[in-house]
Amino acid sequence: MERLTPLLEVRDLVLRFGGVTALDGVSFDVGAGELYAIIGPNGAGKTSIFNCLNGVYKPQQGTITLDGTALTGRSPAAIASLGVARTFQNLGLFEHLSLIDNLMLGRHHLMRTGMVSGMLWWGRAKREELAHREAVESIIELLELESYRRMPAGLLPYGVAKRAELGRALAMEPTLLLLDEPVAGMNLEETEDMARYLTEVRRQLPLTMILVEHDMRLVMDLATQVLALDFGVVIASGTPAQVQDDPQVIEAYLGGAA
Ligand SMILES: Nc1ncnc2c1ncn2[C@@H]1O[C@H](COP(=O)(O)OP(=O)(O)OP(=O)(O)O)[C@@H](O)[C@H]1O
Repeated sequence: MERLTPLLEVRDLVLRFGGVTALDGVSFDVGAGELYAIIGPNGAGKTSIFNCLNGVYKPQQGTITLDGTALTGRSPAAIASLGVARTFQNLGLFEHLSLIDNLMLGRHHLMRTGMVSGMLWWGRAKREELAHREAVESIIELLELESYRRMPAGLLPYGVAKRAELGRALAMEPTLLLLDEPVAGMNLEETEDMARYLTEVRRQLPLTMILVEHDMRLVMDLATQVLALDFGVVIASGTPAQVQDDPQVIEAYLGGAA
């Protein structure tokens, strides 16, 4: 299959914490529209990549470019406004706010009318608010969250909360969505549901996703490309089938268990 022009280019990332080298010269490309999975044993550097992509960690070396714009050196807020959103393994929802308000907050950076101009131009503010509500409602529909709309996020069943977390990130209308273990802690049925929603999101929305996930079945089912890391180094990359059969990947996973 022909590879698309890369949306994201990561080159020679090096990230150190004191004596620990979390990333040691990591490079990869992600094409527009891909669902790109990053796998590897515990401590391999997967979360560190996410934290470099969204500006939380500053790599000592290397570059990250999104659609021709350098992300390295920018703040997390600046990177978010360039269209990079992420979900959190441990959920980034405000527990006391309703599901719909959590999704509205996800759109905050897209809202143009400030409070003062909102008072002066209440017609415009109202129209803007309506447009945001409509956008949020379409995400609620896409993820089949209608019956939980008014429920405080803290009361949502776990599988639904993970879906709401996905919704919160989608509400930002990202170009690039970073999914941090979207099925961690889920049972088989919840995992299959999430796989279905992720497939539907990809079908309906023009976004590119990077997935960090330990559930190999999900990775093999959904990913278009896979990057395997071990000790901060890329040990394999390619289609799910290629990476699954790679001797170094098998060794990295079985080595620790032996
Ligand atoms: N803030 C930090 N301070 C010190 N060391 C860190 C920090 N973040 C990550 N590390 C170290 O960097 C290495 C890579 O960690 P990272 O969390 O990126 O791995 P991971 O592949 O996401 O692991 P897991 O699957 O367990 O989440 C590990 O040795 C970890 O201890």
